[in-house]
Amino acid sequence: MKASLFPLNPILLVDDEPDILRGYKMTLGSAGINNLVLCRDSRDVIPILLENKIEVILLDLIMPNISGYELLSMISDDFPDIPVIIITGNNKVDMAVQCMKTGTFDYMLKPIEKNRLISGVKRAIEIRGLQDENRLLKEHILSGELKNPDEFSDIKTQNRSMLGLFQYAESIAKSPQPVMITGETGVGKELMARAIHKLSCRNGALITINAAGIDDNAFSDTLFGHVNGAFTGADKARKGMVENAFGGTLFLDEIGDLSPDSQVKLLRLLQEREYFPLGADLPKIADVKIIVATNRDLSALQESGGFRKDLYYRICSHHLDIPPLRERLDDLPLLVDYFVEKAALEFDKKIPSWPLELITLLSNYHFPGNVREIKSIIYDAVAGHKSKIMSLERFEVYIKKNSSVDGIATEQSFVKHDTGLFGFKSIPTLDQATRLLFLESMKRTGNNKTMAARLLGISRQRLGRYLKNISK
Ligand SMILES: Nc1ncnc2c1ncn2[C@@H]1O[C@H](COP(=O)(O)OP(=O)(O)OP(=O)(O)O)[C@@H](O)[C@H]1O
Repeated sequence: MKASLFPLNPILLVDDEPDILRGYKMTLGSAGINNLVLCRDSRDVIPILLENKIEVILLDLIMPNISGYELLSMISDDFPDIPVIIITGNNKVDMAVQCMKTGTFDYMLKPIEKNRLISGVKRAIEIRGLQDENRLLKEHILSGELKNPDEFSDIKTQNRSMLGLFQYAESIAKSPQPVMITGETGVGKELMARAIHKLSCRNGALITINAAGIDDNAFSDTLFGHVNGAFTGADKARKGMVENAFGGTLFLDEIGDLSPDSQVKLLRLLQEREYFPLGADLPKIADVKIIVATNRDLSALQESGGFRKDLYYRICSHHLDIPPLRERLDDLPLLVDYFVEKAALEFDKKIPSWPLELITLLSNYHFPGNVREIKSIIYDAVAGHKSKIMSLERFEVYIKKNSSVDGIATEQSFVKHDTGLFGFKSIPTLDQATRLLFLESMKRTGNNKTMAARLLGISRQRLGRYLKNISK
């Protein structure tokens, strides 16, 4: 399997001694950091920087021709975004202080311990990634445009918050940091994960694992695989999903349900970027982008001890919270059109039209199952309909049934509007409340008496009589 390059832009290693350069290459390569440009002649450094986008520079201080110190000030003037790690045999404190003043990211003394080199470079890559994202975010917010709208074509929306999330997704898609997607069930978290995977331009596959109901053994085996003979019955080696997603993306759904032991394993994978298949003596490199999703409140869960704090902070740096459908009702017409057409095609029927009142009716429902729910209601209605125009009846029956328990409306079955009904300090009288209910239903239906009566569950005649009375 061919390893993809990490990081996306190369790290420039500058030292006049070829053996030292080879040593850095091997050490960094063992940690999966394999996108490297080696430079022995300090005079080549500036031309390389002018021609390539360099992620991080490892710079020897004492070199013939141009010294590392001279280069350092040129780099900080002309390429201030590139973190520079100075590596030197010179342990004079004043030199270290001078370098730090010129903006050096880190200062390491030769001989460098392997883990110190790896962790310093990883930290520099992380910081560089965050700087780039910040810049991209600013550019995006200023331009207000999507660069790759096609990658979001499966997510039908015209809602401003959703379009804002698309922009955010574009700016963080190539980041090496994990991405967390939250939102109620059925809001489109998996669709968003797919879009981010496409935007990340990684060559490998997108592999999805649902963490709900998986115990720790199954989690380890699914993720990391095992070697032949790792446990009784393991008569064949099995590749884990991390390996199957090599060079691509691992999407861990329902992350809030992970057992405490599995949380530790995931944290280690994220920190070390390597893992041990069950029964293996040698680690494997994990070249995967990680996206996690949950419909649970992870922030509350970590406060109550149900989710590790360190893991939470590791995964929450890029966070997309997808709003529920009831908070983006402006998407209803688009979604209705989309699913009616899709369902008609699948059922091999003519695409029916739908009455405008349908949107009013749906706007007053709370959609606990979000887009998945509207999709299934519409599929059901299209499957059952016979005339040219879809009837409202099926929708009404469904909404009535699902807005109440034993016929009594539940509190969350009301779509909350800003000017909320019942948002009074003191309780109104029954007469006042009835009057407000009638007026509110007229307001929400754009003065459509038939629809208002439907919402109130009474006949049109009764509504007409009442409105006449209150206008007297
Ligand atoms: N904006 C949208 N446009 C079109 N289809 C959508 C949209 N959002 C969701 N869907 C559809 O709704 C269904 C649920 O979407 P998805 O699986 O992405 O939701 P989810 O948030 O991951 O749900 P869960 O938390 O239950 O796993 C899918 O069939 C998906 O195609």
